[in-house]
Amino acid sequence: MSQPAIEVENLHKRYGDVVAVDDVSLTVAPGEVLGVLGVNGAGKTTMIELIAGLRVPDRGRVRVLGRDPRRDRAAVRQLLGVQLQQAELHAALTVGELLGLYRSFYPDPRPADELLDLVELRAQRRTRFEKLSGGQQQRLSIALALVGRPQVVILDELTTGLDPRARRRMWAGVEGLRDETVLLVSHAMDEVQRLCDRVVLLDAGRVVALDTPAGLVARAGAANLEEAFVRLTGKELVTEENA
Ligand SMILES: Nc1ncnc2c1ncn2[C@@H]1O[C@H](COP(=O)(O)OP(=O)(O)OP(=O)(O)O)[C@@H](O)[C@H]1O
Repeated sequence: MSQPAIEVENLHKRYGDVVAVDDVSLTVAPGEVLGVLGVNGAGKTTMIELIAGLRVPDRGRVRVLGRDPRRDRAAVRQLLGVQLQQAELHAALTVGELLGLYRSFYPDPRPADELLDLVELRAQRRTRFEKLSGGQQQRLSIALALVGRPQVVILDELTTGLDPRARRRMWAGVEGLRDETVLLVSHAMDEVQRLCDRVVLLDAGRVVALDTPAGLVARAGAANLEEAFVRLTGKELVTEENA
């Protein structure tokens, strides 16, 4: 069997009294797109930050393509692209300057034009980050996650807040990542259904289920993924539509 792209074993993380990630174990195969679903506060962001080496676990083990994201930080940085919900980028730099800066970190970066086309920001090349709309800032953070041709891509709320056209464009972009492994945090069932090979359901930091979208629906005896989510977690998923 080939080496897993991501291995997580018995991962724990607590903030004071709150257990954010509670004994999570999972394996993601190379090329797989794994959806991460859970209500607000379920532990999704904490889990992906632990996988990316941005937080220190209390217990447990993480490997990205066989490497420890904290001990082998430099190596993992070349292999992993991360788009986080709140990207803190240099506000005064333009889109072009930020792309140039990020491209300088990698030996074989994607061409700037290719990235600008993917996220439809060609016209904003000379616009400062602080002047971009929220959706444009988010699209730029996705482009920056892909600059270094990462083998593993983490996308946190890929299309939240984007208009329908931009969402479809992002989906096509993810579908174009054929060899890459993708961890996709989402609240959008249509997105998960379309893009994900398997889905992990998190609730209160624990894995409730991990299966294909069809497998989750069958296991819950549900009509669709949204109903399966509600049945398996006992919670309503808050989406942009019903927030
Ligand atoms: N830095 C922090 N300090 C203290 N508590 C935190 C911190 N970050 C997260 N938490 C708590 O840990 C739990 C898990 O939070 P996390 O952000 O990982 O959930 P999430 O599933 O990503 O939620 P959302 O959908 O709202 O982004 C929550 O109860 C949250 O309040």
